[in-house]
Amino acid sequence: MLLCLYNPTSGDGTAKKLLDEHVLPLLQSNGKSVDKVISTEHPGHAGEILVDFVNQHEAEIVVILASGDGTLNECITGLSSAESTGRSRPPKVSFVLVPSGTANALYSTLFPPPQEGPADTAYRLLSIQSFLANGKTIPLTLAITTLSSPPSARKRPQAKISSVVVSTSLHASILKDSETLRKEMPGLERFKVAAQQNSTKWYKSWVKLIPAPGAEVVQIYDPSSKSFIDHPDSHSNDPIVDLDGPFAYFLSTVNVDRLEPAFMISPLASRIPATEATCDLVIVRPFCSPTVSDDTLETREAFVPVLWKVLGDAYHQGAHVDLRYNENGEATTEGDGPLVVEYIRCGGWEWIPVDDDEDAHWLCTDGAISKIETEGRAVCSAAVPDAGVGFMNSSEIYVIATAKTDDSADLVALGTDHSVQVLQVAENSIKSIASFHIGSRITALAFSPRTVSPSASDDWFIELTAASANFGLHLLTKQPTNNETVFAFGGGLSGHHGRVNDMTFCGGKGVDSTRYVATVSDDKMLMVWDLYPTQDVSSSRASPESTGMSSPPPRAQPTAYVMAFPHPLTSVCSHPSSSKEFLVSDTTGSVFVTDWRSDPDDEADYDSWRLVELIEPYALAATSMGISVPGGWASWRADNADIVGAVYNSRYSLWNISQLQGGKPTTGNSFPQGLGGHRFRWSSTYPEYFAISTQSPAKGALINIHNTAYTQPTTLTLAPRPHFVRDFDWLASRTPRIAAAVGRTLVIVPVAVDA
Ligand SMILES: Nc1ncnc2c1ncn2[C@@H]1O[C@H](COP(=O)(O)OP(=O)(O)OP(=O)(O)O)[C@@H](O)[C@H]1O
Repeated sequence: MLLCLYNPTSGDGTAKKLLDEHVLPLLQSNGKSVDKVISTEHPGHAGEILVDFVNQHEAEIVVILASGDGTLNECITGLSSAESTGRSRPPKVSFVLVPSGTANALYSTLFPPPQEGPADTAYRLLSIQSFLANGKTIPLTLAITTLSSPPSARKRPQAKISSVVVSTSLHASILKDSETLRKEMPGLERFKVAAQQNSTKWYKSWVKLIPAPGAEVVQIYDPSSKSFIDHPDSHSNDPIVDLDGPFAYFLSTVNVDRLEPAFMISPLASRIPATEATCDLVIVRPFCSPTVSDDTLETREAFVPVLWKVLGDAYHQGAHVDLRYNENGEATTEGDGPLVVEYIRCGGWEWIPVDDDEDAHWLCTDGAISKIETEGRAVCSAAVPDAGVGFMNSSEIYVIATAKTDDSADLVALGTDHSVQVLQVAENSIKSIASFHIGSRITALAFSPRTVSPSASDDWFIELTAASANFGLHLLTKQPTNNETVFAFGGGLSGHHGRVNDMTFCGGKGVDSTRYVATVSDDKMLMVWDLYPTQDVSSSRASPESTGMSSPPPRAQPTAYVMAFPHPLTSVCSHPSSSKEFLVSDTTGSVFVTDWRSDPDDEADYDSWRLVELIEPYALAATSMGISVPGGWASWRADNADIVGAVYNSRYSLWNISQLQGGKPTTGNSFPQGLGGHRFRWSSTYPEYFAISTQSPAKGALINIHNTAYTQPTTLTLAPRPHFVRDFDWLASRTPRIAAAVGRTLVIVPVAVDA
């Protein structure tokens, strides 16, 4: 499908003329029939037009877009925030740009303009020519910026999508002021006037730089070697770089090396192309100058020539990246003094403006200006949408859990070194809706079926349990008008004495499914906790006044039924059809179906409640010879409690309990390359599908998707070596998707299924 979309107000208003006189005739003479030609009629209209068009068509869509970068941004933002219309995957959308705006940053990066003479009509048709010649399309990296309010404001963070630039400091101030000059100066000179007006401003903020998933550390450009090197403050065990202000310039680009045909502010984007989704950051901090040690009007005025030299050199093929200070604090290309420009390549960054510096609160995303609230922050990360949606956390993600009910199908929880984050996953974006500080590494997580997502109700409710490395258990809750509450239980003598490897709420559909939580541990115990030993569950939502991170409502400590097993336990699973049984696996190849209610008083006699024991023969043989086997993870098929799946080593096993035939499973090899399997998860919405991950980094971060009808899995490769999948689960949404933890990144990937 071919859609021709133009903005009659872009640049000098020539988009329609160019289309009518050149583009449409050229397409026609090459046998390309355009399905629709349409003009934007108001700001924001481009996104609406495109989303309508996408919703009406199944086939791949090519958009001939005659506009500037702002209209492209509206298209991408529209697509990113559009509601799914129930299709498993929306059609692919590609853009053929016809540069008709003021700056045309993306077009002039893809097709660098002639240095001599004006850019003529032939130049403006290069992208159309490439389309007609079946030239290659380039996947766009998106910069996703979330603007968060202070926690006390109780507001949801706002997300902005950009395909060119995200900035603060001088560039954001210039864009803000140049908008008011647009009428009297429609051309580029309005940016120069706005720059003069803002030349002595410095911006106070704290900044964090986060590495890209595929690069362990943050990179910085080294003019001596003309290459990127590891940032001296970024180490593989502690890669996040903290930068203090004040900042004079702070600008981050994706996809482009310039913001106007000649203004090459991030030239390394094309000179040293990145191999994955990254931001190129151009930073100028006056305190890096050997002659600046305090912030006064005088030092600010004295610094203006340095700033102009940087911006001026950006117009000379991006020469500013090699500037160094001499001993007089002048920016030169000589000597080996401190760098004037810090040119960073990273996966994302965080900007936390100092409260009393109002100017530091302006943020520009592809020309649109937003204000970061007082005590708020902006977090930007780079992502390629076709590779799934990514959410970059500030620390390693160790475990994840997905919510399983229809009302919570878009929620994912992440467990890190010290906290639990709850995220809401939309089609093309992810936002954080709750954050619980635990203070110890999270080892297991489970959502309560009472959880209701903000997408399902304004009266939403988050409830989940977490286990931490100090063997503590925590009940976590959050409501729209309350702060997060953390209620600790299971500590001391009554709790586990080994790492808690997995947890689940009880199965079934009744009130018990929100009352009991099972935990399994290296200490060989299955414990089933009654969260409300003295209370009626239905009336137990915390009251609005009684909350606070450290002051949970008074409540009785949960009590536990304890069941001892012969070996350390690795996983525990419940089933929607029963609140009486749990599926438990151990490290040696045994998988048990237990009836935990049969004889809770007789803790020592595990035979009385062990209903079925399934044996994985290869694992049992190996472990009886003292060889430890990776994996040991079992899962219950969602639509049939007779079907149990497990992974031990590289093999998966499937048992049908109704036809046990001596207990032998059907087995298959998920990783013939000898990689050890780790997690086994059935999909809850596509019951014949299951997925297995490996923790071996030998072939990168892999998940195999199996269908019970076929023997060959489909492999999803989420990241190259040395990354690996720490944990994953299926989202319970109708669109089949997997949420996986890879390093610091939560990756959401669509899974192709035969519907
Ligand atoms: N019919 C319209 N009337 C008024 N404004 C419009 C109309 N259609 C779109 N717009 C607005 O025009 C803005 C500017 O468009 P665009 O970015 O394409 O041109 P530009 O600003 O001249 O170019 P560049 O972004 O490359 O500098 C868009 O952000 C959009 O909101």
